[in-house]
Order: sequence, then C-alpha cells, then structure tokens
Amino acid sequence: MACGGVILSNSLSFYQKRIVMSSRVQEKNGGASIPHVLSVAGSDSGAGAGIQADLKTCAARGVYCSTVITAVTAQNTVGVQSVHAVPEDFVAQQLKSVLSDMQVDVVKSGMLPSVGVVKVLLQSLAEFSVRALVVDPVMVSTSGDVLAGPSILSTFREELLPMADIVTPNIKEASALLGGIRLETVADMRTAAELLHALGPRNVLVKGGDLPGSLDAVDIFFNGEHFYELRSSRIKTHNTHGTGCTLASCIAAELAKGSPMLTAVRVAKRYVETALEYSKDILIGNGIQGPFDHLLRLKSGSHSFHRKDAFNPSDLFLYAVTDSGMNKKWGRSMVDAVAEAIQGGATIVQLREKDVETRDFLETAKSCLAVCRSHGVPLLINDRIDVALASDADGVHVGQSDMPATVARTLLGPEKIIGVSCKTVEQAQQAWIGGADYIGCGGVYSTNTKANNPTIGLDGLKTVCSASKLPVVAIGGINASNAGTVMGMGVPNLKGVAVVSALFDRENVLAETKKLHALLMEASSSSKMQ
Ligand SMILES: Nc1ncnc2c1ncn2[C@@H]1O[C@H](COP(=O)(O)OP(=O)(O)O)[C@@H](O)[C@H]1O
Ligand SMILES: Cc1ncc(COP(=O)(O)O)c(N)n1
Ligand SMILES: [Mg+2]
Repeated sequence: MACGGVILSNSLSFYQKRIVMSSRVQEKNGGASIPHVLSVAGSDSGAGAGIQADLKTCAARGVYCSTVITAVTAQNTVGVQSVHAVPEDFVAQQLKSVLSDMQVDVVKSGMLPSVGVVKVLLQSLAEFSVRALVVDPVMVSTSGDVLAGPSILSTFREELLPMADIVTPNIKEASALLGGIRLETVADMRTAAELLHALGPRNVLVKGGDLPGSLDAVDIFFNGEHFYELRSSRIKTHNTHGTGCTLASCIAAELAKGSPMLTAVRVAKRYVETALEYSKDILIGNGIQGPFDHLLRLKSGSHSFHRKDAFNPSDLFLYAVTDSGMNKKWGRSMVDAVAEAIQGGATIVQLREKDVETRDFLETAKSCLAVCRSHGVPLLINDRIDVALASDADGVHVGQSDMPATVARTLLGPEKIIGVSCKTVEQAQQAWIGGADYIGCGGVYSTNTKANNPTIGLDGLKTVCSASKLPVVAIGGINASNAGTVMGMGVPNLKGVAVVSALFDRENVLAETKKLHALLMEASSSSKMQ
C-alpha cells in the first residue's frame, strides 16, 4: 500500500522524517507552516472526549488541528445515548477537503465506527502522504458504551494497525484486539504490547488507566526492541472521561512538532496527569465520569504551569549521577554510560564533572543531552548554571555552597528544573522558598564519592522528608544492598534514590541499572501495599 507516511516511517527515524518534511514546508507570502494534526474521530456532545478533546488538546499544545468527523454521538457524563454514523462517502469528502489543501503532519484516528470508514481513511492515506499515523483503537467508551463493534476487529488488526506509527489501546481494547486474552497485571500488559507489535505497528502503548487494583497509572510502551514502563501518580478523580483521546492527540501534537516517539508519549502522559490533577475537583454534569479541563494553561499562572510541565517528581525514581573517573576506569565514554543507564531504567540523569575544562564539560553535556532527549529523560548539570544554560540542559543540581536556589531560578527562568542538596529541615525549607523543584537528601550512608560528608542515616532522611514541601531523592552510599530498605520505608515525599558508584563503578552499567530498577519497583510497590 502506497501510504506515504508509512513508506517514510519504515525506513527513516522521526528526526530524518522531519528533515525530509522541512524541505516541503509550505511557505506562502514568506510565512511558515505550523505543526498540524488531523483528527479523524467522533464528536462527543459532552465535549470531554472525541473530536472536542482533540481540538482542545492540540490548542493547549500549540498545534493546529483540523477535523474529519466520523460519527456524531449524543453523549454526556452519564454515557452515550445515541450514535449517528456519518456516511462513508461523506467521511471521504471531508478527508479529501483537508488533505488536498492543507499540509497535515500527523493523522490521529479515534472512533472509526465501521469497516467502510477504516477503508476510506486508508485510501486517503495512500493518496496523501503524512509523517505519522497515531491510531487510538476506540471501541468502548469509559462508560461502557460500544463505539465500534466487534466486526471492526479484523480490519483493525489486518489493515489499520500495520499502517500505524503507534497504536494506543486501553486494557479492554488490547484484549479485544488479541482475541479476548485476559489482561490483569502489568506483566500481562507487556505480553499484550509484544503481541500487538507483531501485528505491524511501529510502536505500541498499552494504557493502564483501567488496570484493576493498580495504585499508579501505568502504561507499557514497546518499540519492538525495548519495553518502557511509564508511571504516573493515579489522580483521585471522577473526571477521567476523554483521557484516552487526549493522550493520543497529545502524542500526535508532539510528533507534529518533531519530537521522537518516546518523548512524545512521555510528554503526553505528563500532560494528561497534569490536566487531571488540575481538574480533579471540577463538577460538570451529573454522571459518574466527568470531563477535565484541557486548557488549564490559560487559567493557571503560566509560571506554575511551566514549572509543573517541566518537572515530574516521579522522574526522581532512579536518579543516575555520573562520574567521569569511574567511566574512564572502565574504559567507556560518558555518553555510552548515560545511554546504558537510561536503557536500564534511569529516570533522570545528573552530569557531575569535577576537575574538567569548561569547554569539555559543555561538549559532554551537549552529547549527553541528545541521548537524554531522544528518550524523554531529563538531564541536569551539577553545580554549573552556565553549562546548563549553554547546553540547554533541563536544569541544575546545586549544593549548599553553590549558587542559592533563588539566584539559580532567576538565572535559569521558570521552566528549568532546580534541585538542592539538603541535610536539614531548615535547608529543605530554604530550597522551597528559593523556588527549587526537588531536594537531594543525604548522605544517607557513607560513600567514597564524597569525602568528609557526614551521614544523616535513615532517621535523618525520614525527618527531612516528612517536613519537606518538595519531593525528595535520597542520596549517599545507596546501592543494590540497601536501596530496597530506603524505598521500602514508604516515607512521605521520598520519590526515589540517586546513585553514583552502584551504576558507574561497575563493569556493566546496563545490567546494574536494570537490577536496581527492579529492586526499587518491588520495594516501592510493597511499601504502598502496606
Ligand atoms: N486517574 C488517573 N490518574 C493519572 N493518569 C490516568 C488516570 N486514569 C487514566 N490515566 C492515564 O490516562 C491515559 C489514558 O488511559 P486509559 O484511561 O486507560 O485510556 P482510555 O481513556 O482509552 O480508556 C493513560 O496514560 C493512563 O495512564
Ligand atoms: C466520540 C467519542 N470518541 C471516543 C470516546 C472514548 O473516550 P473515553 O474512553 O475516554 O470515554 C468517546 N467516549 N466518544
Ligand atoms: Mg479511560
């Protein structure tokens, strides 16, 4: 099938595709085109999901959104009262109107109510090339109403999925696509992601919003090579109608801007989490599943939104701090070490280079940033605000004798992440007042990487965590033998552990990071169960 987007995606990365595309950016009267998503989906009269969610999401993410409406639903917070499918030839006309005139970057499909509509969409994609196709295989609404019946399954499996750059089923949809297999655990979700990948999409995201008994909102991303377990806190709210549509259209919007796939997925997950948190108490309608507010950015001060947008406390989970001496000793470059740590599950990286020429530090920072960005993992620079600014890293980590947090905030602006090392409750309070995003608390245990650094032990850590208004990452002598104890305490605000030697003073960084990640997962889930 001559779908242009798919021809591109089979052979080229998103970066490469962007270069190809930039050569055909439409310029009219000297103007440049803006990133453009075409949403092919159903209308939700309650405006929480479907086309309406897609329009609001793209608006919130600064991307243009055109729309092809496949069905009109009479729907509210109680459920779907009625569905009126738009005739297939009229769907085809809408597709032609948009695609023959406008330069669409990414197509996102939602509710496709009949086999005929799927075929019409595929024909249009064969005729007009786009950079990527995001498929949200909508079948059943959160309220349990059927939006596309079982007769669609074989066409989804055999014709639509093989064309998708990413497919984003929820648990029920993944199960239906795989012939009704049981999906009850995160391990089942991984199996499902792998089985769905075999049907042909380049990437799969199995969403766990409805995973029974899960304390976090866990999604599984699989790109055919690696699995990524994407976690966020589960927001306690009834306002989750439209989360799936919003996630998929945000992925499409970020892809349209040029993000690599994993970054787009991470950003989208964070956007949904932030919007749910912001809207958790709003009241719209009398039903059990309310919509949320996609345009929170317009209301909240841009300052606080940007800060939240840039930093997600769950990124502190496995915090890798580099050490050039150790990497030299084991004969690997800093970039290779960072890449391995990220592959093993590191959720944030801090570049810590003592005794190094500024110019070399900057070069290392830029190379590491490229690796981190391609995986959606933030990169922080130790101490050096100038290097963070010059490399456009995601932020800095400062100690008590470095630049104070408040000065760092002024220099770096609202969007960068700032962490501060703190041993006491007073220091944690100062870090919060100064505008930091998190604190590093320790040394918990004694360590060779910091001489003459008094330890505060688990009791000191608990005291600071309990008083801190900021999320905390524990640091100092943490390794595979004690990480479980630290995370297993289930102390409030403690989001993860920072590690140097246990990852980098080892022969196999990838294996060590994986091991530690697994240990932390186990410890944090058992502490939540208690
Ligand atoms: N209460 C929640 N808190 C945080 N994230 C959530 C919550 N519910 C769903 N999500 C997230 O929203 C996205 C959509 O997931 P899901 O609700 O499973 O899809 P769908 O809306 O298609 O059923 C996923 O990233 C999921 O993890
Ligand atoms: C028109 C339309 N499209 C999609 C959904 C699914 O959204 P959700 O799973 O969040 O209810 C919906 N309810 N209505
Ligand atoms: Mg849902």
